[in-house]
Amino acid sequence: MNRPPDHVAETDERAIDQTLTQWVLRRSGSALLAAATRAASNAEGHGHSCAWLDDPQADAHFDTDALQALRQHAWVGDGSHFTPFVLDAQDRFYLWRNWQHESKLAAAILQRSAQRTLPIPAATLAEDLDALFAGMPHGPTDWQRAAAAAVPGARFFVLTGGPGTGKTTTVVRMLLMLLQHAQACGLPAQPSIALAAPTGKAAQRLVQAIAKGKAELQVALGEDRQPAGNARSANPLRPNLSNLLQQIPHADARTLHRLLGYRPMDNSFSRGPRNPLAEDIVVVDEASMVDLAMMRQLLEALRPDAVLILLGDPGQLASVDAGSVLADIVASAPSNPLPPSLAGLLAPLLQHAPPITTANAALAGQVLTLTHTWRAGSGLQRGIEALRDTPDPAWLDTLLRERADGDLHLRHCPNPHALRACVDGWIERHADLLQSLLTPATDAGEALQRLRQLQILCALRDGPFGAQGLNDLIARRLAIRFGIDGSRAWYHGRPVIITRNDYARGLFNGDVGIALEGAEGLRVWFELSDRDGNAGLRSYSPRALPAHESAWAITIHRSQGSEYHDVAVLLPPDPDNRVLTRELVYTAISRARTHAEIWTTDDSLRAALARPIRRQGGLRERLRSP
Ligand SMILES: Nc1ncnc2c1ncn2[C@@H]1O[C@H](COP(=O)(O)OP(=O)(O)OP(=O)(O)O)[C@@H](O)[C@H]1O
Repeated sequence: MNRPPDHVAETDERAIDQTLTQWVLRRSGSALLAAATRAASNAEGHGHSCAWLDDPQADAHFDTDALQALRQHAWVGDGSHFTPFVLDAQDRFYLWRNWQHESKLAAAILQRSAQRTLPIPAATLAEDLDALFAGMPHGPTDWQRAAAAAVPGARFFVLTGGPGTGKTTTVVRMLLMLLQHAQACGLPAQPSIALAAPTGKAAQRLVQAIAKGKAELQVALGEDRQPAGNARSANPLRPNLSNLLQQIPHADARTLHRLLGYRPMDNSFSRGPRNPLAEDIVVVDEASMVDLAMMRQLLEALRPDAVLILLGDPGQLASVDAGSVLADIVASAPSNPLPPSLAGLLAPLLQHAPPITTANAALAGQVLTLTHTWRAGSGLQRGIEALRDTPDPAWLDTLLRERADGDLHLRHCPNPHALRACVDGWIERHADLLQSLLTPATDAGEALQRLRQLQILCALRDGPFGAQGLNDLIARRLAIRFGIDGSRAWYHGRPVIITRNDYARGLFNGDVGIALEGAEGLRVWFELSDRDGNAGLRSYSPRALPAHESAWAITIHRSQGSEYHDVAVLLPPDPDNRVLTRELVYTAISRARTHAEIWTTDDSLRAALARPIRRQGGLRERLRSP
């Protein structure tokens, strides 16, 4: 029987899904192919790179006969040559472009991973690590040391871990290792380094973190240069490492779009295989936000001898567009066990002998996860760690009963009435800070800094429980509490977030500014980096802004790559809302440094934490079985 399935879900369908389906039906005359097209296009809209047609739980389930008929259609191929659609051996059905992105990306990663060598002898590594981790305890730093020692000789390296596990601290040391042993690693004597991130905000945070990491290491290396009567402890490498540290850039991190020379006019990139990036080492932070197409572009824009280091937290939300690249890469490699040769090299350098994998895993030893958290005293840490994987049911029961775990708090929010009470409570708890923002004569730099202390994050964009509805509610409640004129769109202290890139004005999606009354009337102030990475303040007339929204509350998706002291997270009260996932809650809570609260119902929280994101695609298998 090769009838098309008659229960393809019609919900959440985009106009493009319908147009493409109709077009395929008209041109091919095959209702079966049209149904598969609809499934693949709809799947892409939900972030999947393909539709798994054989999935009994999928909206569109194709039986064996239907799959057989589909496989024989002239428009469907196995990926070895161009066909509009690809049906692979596991019954994953791809639009050609997504097939290309996935298979080319997998091939590029595997090719880079296969080039790995171990060029530095153990004794030299031991000396290096002594200098780079001087004064730091063994044990908790084992995986940081392992990463620094394992990166020389790799062309592709992924360092992951939750917030505060020391990814930036470690990457500075990894870069120093590459600089120190550049030629042995097949790099030029003075390799050039590019820092990049998927969004401007994340790029800004990366440069700040690298600058801080460099300064801390500089002090540590400098201390031993004058060992104050204890010359025996001096490590002769330190002056050299200290000099090399200057070669690590800390002022200029670019967005991936800028790094790759994005051309908005024709939605293409100037950097690619024919015009590769000049840099020898490329570091990309917040890699969980990078989608399949962009990651392929990046891999193909690297010279074969360049080194790519990806940093990120695969527990966070996947990219907005199709793919869950970082999570797939991490899932394709055994979690921290090393291949025997690397394990043997590193064992004498670590307190605990590293676990060994004998599986023929292509990426083993090139994907490392940091597990020790360094944010001492953070009352949020237990909650963040609990939420990163499927939480222990006992932990969740206790949280729901006690309504708090350290600095993570729950507030019951089943309806708009309760939401208003949550907002009023939030305003009271932060009244001093809000008052200072809403009072004229605030310094722009200071106001922007204060604004970053607080952020409300919403799972939804629209409706009373979405960011837009909440912004309106907050403006009304602030008007009552602080006497501002809530009927006007613009008022002193209104925070706004840009929602569309404006290359001409230098304002980008996600930039947050604040409206302040001054001598020139009301202007909206932003902290922006120039092309050299120098941060400065710039103001715009409200009329000159590209598309924007109020930013008391923003969506969790928009908050990725940012960090705030205090975060309140609003989840919809309906547990069946499909937006609720564990990654969403984890991403929101891990934006907070000191305090977080969740406004929702117990059922919604339980539902979210029981629902991990599962994106359909074949990347992790392709990486596992080259
Ligand atoms: N080995 C270490 N010894 C002492 N402190 C450390 C060590 N590693 C990291 N830290 C400290 O822990 C804090 C977090 O480190 P870092 O910023 O490198 O983590 P991260 O994983 O990049 O965090 P995030 O993802 O939240 O940006 C910093 O203050 C850093 O100085």
